[in-house]
Formats: sequence, structure tokens, C-alpha cells
Amino acid sequence: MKRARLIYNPSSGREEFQRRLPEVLDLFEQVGYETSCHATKGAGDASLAASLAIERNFDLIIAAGGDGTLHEVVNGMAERDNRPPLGIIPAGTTNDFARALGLPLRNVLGASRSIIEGQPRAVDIGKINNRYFINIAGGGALTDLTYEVPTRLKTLLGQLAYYIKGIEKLPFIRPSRVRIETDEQIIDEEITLFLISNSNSVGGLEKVAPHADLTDGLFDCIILRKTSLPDLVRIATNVIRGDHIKDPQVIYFQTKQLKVTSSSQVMLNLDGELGGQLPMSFSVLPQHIEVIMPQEQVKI
Ligand SMILES: Nc1ncnc2c1ncn2[C@@H]1O[C@H](COP(=O)(O)OP(=O)(O)OP(=O)(O)O)[C@@H](O)[C@H]1O
Repeated sequence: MKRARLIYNPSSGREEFQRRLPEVLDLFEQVGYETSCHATKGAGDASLAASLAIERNFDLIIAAGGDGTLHEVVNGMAERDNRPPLGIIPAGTTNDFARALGLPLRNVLGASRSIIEGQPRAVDIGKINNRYFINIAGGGALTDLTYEVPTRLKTLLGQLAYYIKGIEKLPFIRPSRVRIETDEQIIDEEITLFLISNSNSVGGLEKVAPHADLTDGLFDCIILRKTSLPDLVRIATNVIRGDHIKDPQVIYFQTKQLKVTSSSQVMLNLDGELGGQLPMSFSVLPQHIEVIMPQEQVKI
């Protein structure tokens, strides 16, 4: 039998995953995976568990949790040789990366079946110093939401907890002077926020980076210039259709690497987790980790 290591975060999302665990184990057993579990206990634990799973030669790693758990698992895998494929069971609050893959959300058994029936495909990840991200790096207004909302509130309200906190913060949005250097251009101006995206899905919205491709070796960068509150609301509305990237207040480009600096203190969000502060250099590691895609995605 093949061996799978299931790394799950019991505190993710509405804390429902654990109830389904016996059925998940049974499903994998039926298709020939002897599966053992690691329940995370706190920050950094999923990274250590993923790194150890590679050392112990597991054939498959499954990350069950939210984007933060996935982030940690990717960080535990990224620098290791002989990385096995990674399956994802979305059990968090937003689950942006799983959304981008087209995995069933709020359906633990459906997502488990998608792993069983799917195919591994190598996807890009982003690198900053010795840390990695699989979905998004961002800074500036509202990008601090994901790590500011307490876990208790997310368990209680789910995604709504982020929206409530976002509305609360709107009147206090201030621009930051930021310098963004790529091989092709330099942007040096006051901005509201910047997003360096690997996938199309950010903050639960699937068209934030509408042209993003997980396998193209490129980041999709979206910079929102200094903007008034009414403009911000107009642009946010256009995000639903993906039309915001044509807005004169938005700078959109693709690049393999960039450096972002600022004279003020700008914190960095990596896959929804706090990731230090600027200055930071970002580069793509093309097709670095094999992720199991659902059947429909494989055919594309
Ligand atoms: N047993 C635990 N108890 C409390 N927190 C934990 C535990 N294990 C891991 N964590 C923390 O949970 C965070 C990650 O949560 P995760 O992203 O999986 O769920 P979420 O925040 O509900 O979903 P999303 O990121 O999709 O919005 C990390 O900061 C990690 O340190």
C-alpha cells in the first residue's frame, strides 16, 4: 500500500473537518493509501510536519485546513528534495487556493474524492528570502485583515468576520509611498495596496487577478493607486467582474520578479499570514510543487 500523511488544522474554518476524519481515512484506505494523521497544534507546526513527512518518504501529503495551513505545508516542502504530490482539502474560512483549483468547498468528502480522482500538476510558488507563498503576497490597506481577525470570530462567523472587520477599517485607510522595481519598470508613488498574485483568487473573490495562471512562471501584480473612499468602493465593485484591472487607478502587470521598498512601515501578508515587512524581493519558482488538480482542471 502507498502511504499518505494527512496534516490537518483542527482550528481551521468552522472546525468541522475533524468530524469527517474517519470517513476521509476510509476513502483513502479504499483506494490503496494507508493514511496517518498529524493534527497541528499552533504556528509553524504544519511546516515541520510536512518536512518530516518528506523525510519519512510518504507518497502523498494532504493539507486539510485553510490558506494558512496550506502556506505552512508549502513552506515545509519547498526546500526539500523528492517532494511527493500535495493534495488539498479546503477546510478553512476563505480557501483561496482551493477556490482557484476549482476544488469543492465546504465539502470535505468531495474534496477528498477530487484528490483521489485528480492528477498532479506542477505549479509555481513565490519566494521571499527563505519563505514561500503559494497564493498571494500583499501589503497596504486591508491586506492586514486576514491576520487581524481573531480565530474565534472566524469560527463563529466564517468569511463574514473578514467583511465586518474590512468595513470597520475603511475610514482609516491611508496611502503608503512605495517603490516597486521589476526588470521592465519602476513604479514610485503613493499607493493604497499592492497584491502579488500566483492564483486568480484573493480574499474569496475569484477575479482579483483574472489572468493569473498557476503554471506560467509569472506573478500577476495589481497595484491600487492612492484613492478616495468612493473610488475604492467603485473599484471594489468592479473586482467581481474582473474589470478593475482596466481602471486608471489600478496598475496591472505580470513579472517573474520584483523588489518592493517603502520609507514607511508596510507589513506583508503571505497567503493570509503575517509575513514580515518591506523591503522585500519576490521571485517565482516555476512549477516547483506538484499539486493534485481536480479532473476538470487537468483537462484544460
Ligand atoms: N491547534 C491549533 N489551534 C489554534 N491555531 C492553530 C492550530 N494549529 C494551527 N493553528 C494556526 O491556524 C492558522 C491557520 O489557520 P487556517 O488558515 O488553516 O484557517 P482559517 O484561518 O480558518 O482559514 P483561511 O486562511 O482560509 O481564511 C495558523 O496561523 C496556525 O498557526
